[in-house]
Amino acid sequence: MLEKDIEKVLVSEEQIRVRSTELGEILTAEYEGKNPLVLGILRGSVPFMAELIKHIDCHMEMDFMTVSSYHGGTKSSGEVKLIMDVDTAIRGRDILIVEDIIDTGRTLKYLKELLEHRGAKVKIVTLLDKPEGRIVDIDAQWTGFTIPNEFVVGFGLDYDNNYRNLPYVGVLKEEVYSK
Ligand SMILES: O=P(O)(O)OC[C@H]1O[C@H](OP(=O)(O)OP(=O)(O)O)[C@H](O)[C@@H]1O
Ligand SMILES: Nc1nc2[nH]cnc2c(=O)[nH]1
Repeated sequence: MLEKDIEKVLVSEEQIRVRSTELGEILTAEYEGKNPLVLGILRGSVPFMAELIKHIDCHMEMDFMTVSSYHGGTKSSGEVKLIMDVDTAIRGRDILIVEDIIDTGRTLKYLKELLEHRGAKVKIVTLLDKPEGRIVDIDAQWTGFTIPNEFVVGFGLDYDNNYRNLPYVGVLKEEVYSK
């Protein structure tokens, strides 16, 4: 049972479902007639992407990129690496980046600049925002939940590549880190 490792739940399954529905309705109005490319950032965004797009009721395409800056632990390495690029032509395209979390902001700043440099119009939706963690200046147009400066897991977010499959967002017990 993964639940025994959880100290507290910060965002419940129900809260995520309700908020994703609201965001989907807002994004439907924003992107109607624009055929956006909805771009999930692997791996953490997968559960949120799957929940969100059910509620985007207009034509859209989807693609994925993989970038990584956290290697196994709870601290950003400070260096963002592009591991897998998009497969789609993006010049002139409306792109909606779907992220699980903005923390230092380094991942999204890197991605936004890269895609804009290639001629895309980029907006961002994130499930979680941790404003106290910010090191570089970047914000999402749409945020699910603003959370305090704690390391969180679940609903796509990992510790050492584990806990991504929890259906909610929570904080691990201290003892898990010393295992
Ligand atoms: O704002 P930042 O400090 O840059 O942190 C946010 C990024 O960190 C996590 O990715 P990670 O590099 O751990 O890859 P993952 O999605 O495969 O877990 C998360 O999914 C975001 O992409
Ligand atoms: N799992 C996880 N990944 C992150 N990447 C940036 N912040 C976090 C966080 O709080 N939890």
